[in-house]
Amino acid sequence: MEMEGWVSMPKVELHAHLNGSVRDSTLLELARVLGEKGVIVFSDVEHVILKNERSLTEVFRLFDLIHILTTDHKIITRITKEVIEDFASENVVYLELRTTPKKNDSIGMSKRSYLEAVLEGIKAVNTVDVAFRPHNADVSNVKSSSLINDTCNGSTRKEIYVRLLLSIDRRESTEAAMETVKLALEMRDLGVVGIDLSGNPIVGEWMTFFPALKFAREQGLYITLHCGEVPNPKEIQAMLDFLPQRIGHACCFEEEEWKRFKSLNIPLICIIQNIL
Ligand SMILES: CNc1ncnc2c1ncn2[C@@H]1O[C@H](COP(=O)(O)O)[C@@H](O)[C@H]1O
Repeated sequence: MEMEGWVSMPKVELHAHLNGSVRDSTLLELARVLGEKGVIVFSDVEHVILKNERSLTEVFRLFDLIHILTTDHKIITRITKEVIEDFASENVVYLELRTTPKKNDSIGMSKRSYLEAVLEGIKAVNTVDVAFRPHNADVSNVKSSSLINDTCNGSTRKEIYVRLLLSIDRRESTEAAMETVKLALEMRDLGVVGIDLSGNPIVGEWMTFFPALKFAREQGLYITLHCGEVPNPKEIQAMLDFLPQRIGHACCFEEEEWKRFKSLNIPLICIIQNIL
């Protein structure tokens, strides 16, 4: 099929990390600004942003750089808006956007204010209608009058369904993971549907996150796990035993692990990222 055909085809996107989906042009613009302020050296980071093929180590170094570029609330709002508009322009009709709520005392950012900045970004989308709030949500305590972007509701407008997953980074502690889960529960009526475990797969231990993930599941949140991105039989076993709703990557599964995984009928999302 021609590229045009792929673009026009309606799609669902189930594995988009907010900070992993930022436009290169935005990253370069933000890097230039920080370069001018003397925070970074633009020429040192330009090629890092534009590089095409990356090892897993380079991927996580890039995320550390992106997080420096996208630090404050306003930028989080901007990238959320852009990312949704970009997916909509590629005819994604259902988007599950995941992001790691971040705490940064030096700029007065809490996990909650980070997430509020994301919600602002969703409201700011204007090239497409966003069906964001779950249909059955109790909206009586929703701060804004409507999270559905209804500024231009003509029949020719595209609509994109957006749901949020809050990610736990493998660098986090049990307490920080639990804080994310509690935030997800509080924000349920605003379109948060689940919890993701992600981050550098060679960092952290499954047992650190298990209490928060178990609590999340008990409270009815959906769970998706980055699993088997590196060979780690003990962790893969524990993650499969957990029976998450979805698994991402699974690129280092051994034959026996594949067999078990297939027998459990857990949907697999995003192996392509590792193949490319
Ligand atoms: C390549 N495969 C991957 N494996 C594991 N975690 C990944 C990932 N790609 C992205 N992330 C996770 O998503 C964060 C960026 O988005 P947010 O800041 O949350 O919006 C990364 O820091 C990492 O924790």
